[in-house]
Amino acid sequence: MKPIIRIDNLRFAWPGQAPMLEIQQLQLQAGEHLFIQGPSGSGKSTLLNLIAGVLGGFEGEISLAGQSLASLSERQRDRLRADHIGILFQQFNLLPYLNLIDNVSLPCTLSAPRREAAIRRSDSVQAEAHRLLERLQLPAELFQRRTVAELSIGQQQRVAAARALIGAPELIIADEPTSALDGVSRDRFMQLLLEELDQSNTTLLLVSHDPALSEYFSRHLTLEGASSC
Ligand SMILES: Nc1ncnc2c1ncn2[C@@H]1O[C@H](COP(=O)(O)OP(=O)(O)OP(=O)(O)O)[C@@H](O)[C@H]1O
Repeated sequence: MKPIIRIDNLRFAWPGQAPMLEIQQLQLQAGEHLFIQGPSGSGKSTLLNLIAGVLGGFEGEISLAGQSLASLSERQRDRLRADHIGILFQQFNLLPYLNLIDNVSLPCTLSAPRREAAIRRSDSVQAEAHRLLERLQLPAELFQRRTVAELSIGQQQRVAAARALIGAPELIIADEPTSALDGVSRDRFMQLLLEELDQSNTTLLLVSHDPALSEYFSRHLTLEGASSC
């Protein structure tokens, strides 16, 4: 089976600096979940940005869904990201003036495969956005009436998770997705996220400083500046 992510002899340095990220080999199959930890500045966000195809200029090989990132144009990398990756970052990047359903539906306006997957699952993109928001335990009365700017941080974070999940991308990349939550909310969120990922056999890469999250993961990668795996 083709891995969702394959990394070989990856080496990355910021211009004029010593290499700060080195990974000899890393492969993740469909449905595998990897927890990435390491001290501040060890390169966790840099690694996510390299895998997402947002950052280039690396040595070695990174393949996503069987396609080598280095062989693609910027436009092709944007397309690959839109079709295959759900992104869940600390800052959420929600559009404050849109309601919850429209925010969650956004990836389906950028990607035909994700739109089709959402429709296969729930008959329409809006219905799938509705299902995911309910699954993540947001009260239905919020969906159409509120803009996301009117939600609590914990609620915004769950909207961002539903947006990452819609259209069943093969890979979710999450950078400190639970940093705004207390322990109970964090555990509940992780359980719901993993249940939803398991249903679509989605691969998860999650970066966090919170060691309590590591128990949810079968695979772990610790970065220490110049790292190997
Ligand atoms: N645009 C940039 N130009 C030059 N150096 C950068 C740039 N972005 C990040 N760095 C450096 O790369 C290193 C790794 O940064 P990165 O954000 O990947 O670390 P991190 O492990 O995610 O840290 P944190 O846990 O604090 O978020 C740091 O030394 C940082 O200063």
